[in-house]
Amino acid sequence: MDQKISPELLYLNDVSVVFDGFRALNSLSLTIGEKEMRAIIGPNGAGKTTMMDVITGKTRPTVGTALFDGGVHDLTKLDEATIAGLGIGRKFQTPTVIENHDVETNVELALKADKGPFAKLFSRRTPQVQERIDEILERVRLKNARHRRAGDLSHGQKQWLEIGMLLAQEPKLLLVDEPAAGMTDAETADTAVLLREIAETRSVVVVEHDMIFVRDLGVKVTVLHEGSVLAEGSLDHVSSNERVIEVYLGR
Ligand SMILES: Nc1ncnc2c1ncn2[C@@H]1O[C@H](COP(=O)(O)OP(=O)(O)OP(=O)(O)O)[C@@H](O)[C@H]1O
Repeated sequence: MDQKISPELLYLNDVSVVFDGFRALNSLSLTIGEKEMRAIIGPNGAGKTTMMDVITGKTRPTVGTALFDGGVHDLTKLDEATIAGLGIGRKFQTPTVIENHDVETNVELALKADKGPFAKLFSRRTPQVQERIDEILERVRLKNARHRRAGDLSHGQKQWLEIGMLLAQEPKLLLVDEPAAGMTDAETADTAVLLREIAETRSVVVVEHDMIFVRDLGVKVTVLHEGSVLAEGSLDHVSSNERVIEVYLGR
């Protein structure tokens, strides 16, 4: 398959993941468009992490279809490294920056980790590399912190640095797990703006429990429950759904 057969960037259809008889995902169907940002919410154990694991190749669906880039790539047949190389970046909840390096060196190393055709260009800090580092630091609001040790950044700034390191790989789809967890209110608000800016040029899937943050994102919301989509639409739409209130919001 090398021709686009559908307009969606990500297409999941009837995906189930069964662990020892337990259905972590149960016939999950979901599509994400190009340059779409989607928020995924749902109670603990709803299957959010398992869904991300399927998309990134960490977990194989027991059954179902998972296609990327207009149906060109079958994610169920590829390993994690290949999927990352196709342009799917994942940010886990805990930042994994290199604490003893300064901020710009962290971004530089992420640029060098690129296995693509431009990797050689980044073997030294050429003016082009410096320009790219500057662009990324500007985007993630860390230009003034460029010479600071990453370990000395606030929790929120570390999250932004890690997002910057993912942007170095130019992902088509960015998966972000609970970015607002542990952030101050101001950092949370800034992160919503940052993700909205990022979604102008690529697709973003955000798993989040903080409803104020989800409201700030202002995007379509998918509610997962027991491994399936329970409701989908604007935050106001899903928030008024009785089942959603019962299993999640009304807790
Ligand atoms: N490797 C595994 N083996 C067995 N069960 C698993 C495995 N991974 C996940 N599960 C189970 O699958 C269900 C879905 O888990 P998942 O982590 O995807 O939910 P989640 O929506 O991300 O929850 P949370 O909000 O708590 O992170 C849970 O009941 C979990 O215990």
